[in-house]
Amino acid sequence: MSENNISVKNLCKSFDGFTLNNISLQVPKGRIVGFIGENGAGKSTTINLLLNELKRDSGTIEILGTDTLNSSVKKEIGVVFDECNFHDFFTAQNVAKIFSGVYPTWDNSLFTLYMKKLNIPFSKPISSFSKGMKMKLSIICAMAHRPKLLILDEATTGLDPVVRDEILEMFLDFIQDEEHSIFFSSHIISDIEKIADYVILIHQGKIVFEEEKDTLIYQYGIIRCEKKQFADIQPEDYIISRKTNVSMECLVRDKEAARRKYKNVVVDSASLEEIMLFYIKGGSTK
Ligand SMILES: Nc1ncnc2c1ncn2[C@@H]1O[C@H](COP(=O)(O)OP(=O)(O)OP(=O)(O)O)[C@@H](O)[C@H]1O
Repeated sequence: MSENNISVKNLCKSFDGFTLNNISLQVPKGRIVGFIGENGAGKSTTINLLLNELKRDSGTIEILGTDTLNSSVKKEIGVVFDECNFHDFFTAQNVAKIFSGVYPTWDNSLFTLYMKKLNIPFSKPISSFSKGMKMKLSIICAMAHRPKLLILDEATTGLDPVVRDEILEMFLDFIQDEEHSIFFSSHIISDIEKIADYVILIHQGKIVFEEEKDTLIYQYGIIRCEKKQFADIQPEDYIISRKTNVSMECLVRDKEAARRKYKNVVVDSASLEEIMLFYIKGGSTK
């Protein structure tokens, strides 16, 4: 049995002016993988390819142990995009009724529990919902059919920090059995920092890194030094360097090693956002 709920190898897709270039990634069972990158980096394209909403040019995709995403496998996946596609004249109760007919695993008591937890009305038309309420309803519906895998494209966009926190807890509960997984694209880096086990950064259609979040947060660091001190920093000790107005900064993979070796410079911890900006805004990679 595969240890991964998603396994992608050498995935390629070209549009006029954009190429998704040889993407390989894994989403292990029992883990949350955060997918980050700038606007237009290729996150939604990757997700649409995973879900067979787009036809790939080449590469392989295995989801839930199969490379054939037929309708019964699709029913084991909960999907949320950044917009809600329910008809405005439906109520949440109508939506639940439709879903219960489509998904054999639909759990109405779980639906009711989440609806109450996130404070969503059962019998008001969806046209009267705010954007945040519509997103909450989409997430509840994706989870209430008890999928094995959740694929979320910007699903927490538009939600306030309190609600996001509640939803992130629901996501953490979801993977507790070590069989379920979440693949989760977001521009809200703090959400990824809170719940992801692994982080994948995509930039201009290519994967830049796939790394354990704890390694990024606890081991990566930033050397800050004067331009003349930078001459003493050996290129093999940093990943990327960049100039600021007054100084130099170098992203390092092992901040403790950098502190031991370079005693006269400052070596700070690096946030996920800072690491992402280093890679995307660049500088010199030597
Ligand atoms: N169906 C399509 N036809 C042509 N080009 C497309 C199509 N879908 C996406 N693209 C292009 O592919 C590139 C990547 O888009 P994609 O939506 O995957 O980015 P993203 O990382 O999800 O961005 P965002 O964070 O803004 O949602 C963009 O340049 C976009 O214009």
